[in-house]
Amino acid sequence: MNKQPLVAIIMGSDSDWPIMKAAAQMLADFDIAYTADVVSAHRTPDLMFSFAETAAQKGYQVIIAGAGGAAHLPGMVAAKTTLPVLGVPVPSKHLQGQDSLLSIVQMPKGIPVATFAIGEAGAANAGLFAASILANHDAALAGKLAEFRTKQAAKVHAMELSDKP
Ligand SMILES: Nc1c(C(=O)O)ncn1[C@@H]1O[C@H](COP(=O)(O)O)[C@@H](O)[C@H]1O
Repeated sequence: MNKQPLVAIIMGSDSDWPIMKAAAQMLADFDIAYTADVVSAHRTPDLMFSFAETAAQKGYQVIIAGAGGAAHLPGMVAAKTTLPVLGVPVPSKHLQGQDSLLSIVQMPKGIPVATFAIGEAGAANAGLFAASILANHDAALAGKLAEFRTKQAAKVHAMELSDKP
């Protein structure tokens, strides 16, 4: 049986997918069902509105929205839903994602978007953060997150620096 997707990943263009895939990978690693689609506030405003308006009734609990440049998508989606929106600034061609970051992070008081780091690490962390939100009501998932941290720490403990002068 297909599981109810709890996380919706959306992005402004298919050109964002190589970055946003890191969020999808993280969710897949934690066995969290998700959807991933292209939705643009600028290019498909009606689709963006209907997506945001129906997201809660479709059973999503978290929305991860990635966009580059004038990255209005996360903020506009947040304006139409009270679900938590995690914004991922996608690196842009001319300004390397500084524009995306500032567009996403500088929301006016009253409509929050949780903003992550520019690029793949930010997308991966958005996936992890979505897992943390869901883990509040899912003990098994909370256990998996704890295990992830333990394994990560073990990798750092095992790091050895070669060629020390
Ligand atoms: N920032 C937005 C929005 C939006 O915010 O609605 N829609 C598309 N885009 C961004 O435009 C960039 C270039 O898109 P193309 O590669 O399709 O030209 C992408 O990073 C996308 O997220």
